[in-house]
Amino acid sequence: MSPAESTPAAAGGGRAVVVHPDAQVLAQAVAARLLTRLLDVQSVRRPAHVVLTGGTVGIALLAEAAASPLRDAVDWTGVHVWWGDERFLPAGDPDRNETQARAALLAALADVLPAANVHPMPASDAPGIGSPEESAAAYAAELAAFAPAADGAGGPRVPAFDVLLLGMGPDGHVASLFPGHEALVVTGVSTVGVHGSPKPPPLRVSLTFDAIHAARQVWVVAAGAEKAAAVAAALGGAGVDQTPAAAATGATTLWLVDAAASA
Ligand SMILES: O=C(O)[C@H](O)[C@@H](O)[C@H](O)[C@H](O)COP(=O)(O)O
Repeated sequence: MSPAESTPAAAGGGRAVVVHPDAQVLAQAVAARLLTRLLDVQSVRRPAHVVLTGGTVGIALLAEAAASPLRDAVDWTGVHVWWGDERFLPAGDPDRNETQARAALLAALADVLPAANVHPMPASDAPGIGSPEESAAAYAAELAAFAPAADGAGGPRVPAFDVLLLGMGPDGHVASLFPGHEALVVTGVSTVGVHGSPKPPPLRVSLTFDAIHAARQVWVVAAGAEKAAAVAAALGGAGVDQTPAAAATGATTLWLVDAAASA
């Protein structure tokens, strides 16, 4: 696949793949795409809802967004920030996705992004939280509070996410939904507590696939040769149990990868 080659399906729903030359350009391009998406959404509705991911590229793209001149064009008072998954650790732990996202971008937006618009998954030392399940339940309630009025369609109540970012592990996991794990098949709720994650730490909280599927746009971001097999499997129609990223879809799904991951 040549750089920047894409399939056109995403314009009207479906899936598209965009290839960038390397991990740094990928992070810069996704940051620009994210900020542009927020500007586009803000021209037609508010608030905008964005879901962040942890991981190397997920945090690198936030740092690129912080450094972008487009950053100040976004009306951050009209943006809500959520997470797709979290490591179940105390508040402020450097391994929490929240901590890393704050350092990379959110701290730089402190004067313009209202604190009430930032929705981290409850930490392991939060009042009343003693387990990943309790954190997941509290987060589901927070998501429901920002969901559109019930339309009778069923499914978990979550905001209409304008962009839901997902990194992907070499094993094909997205969020904290790992191959062969029982969390993969949890339906009818928006969040799940995860035990025994093969990627440390073992305790995590994750959105479910039902919540991911409710997004207007899902962007799967992956860089590096160690991701190539999982990218190929996911795009080639592998089963969700083997390659969870195969089921990472929204109304529109974009795969944003570097050349090494697309090889
Ligand atoms: O909490 C986490 O670990 C993540 O949210 C996870 O799903 C991550 O996005 C992938 O593992 C990719 O991470 P890398 O880009 O570091 O490989």
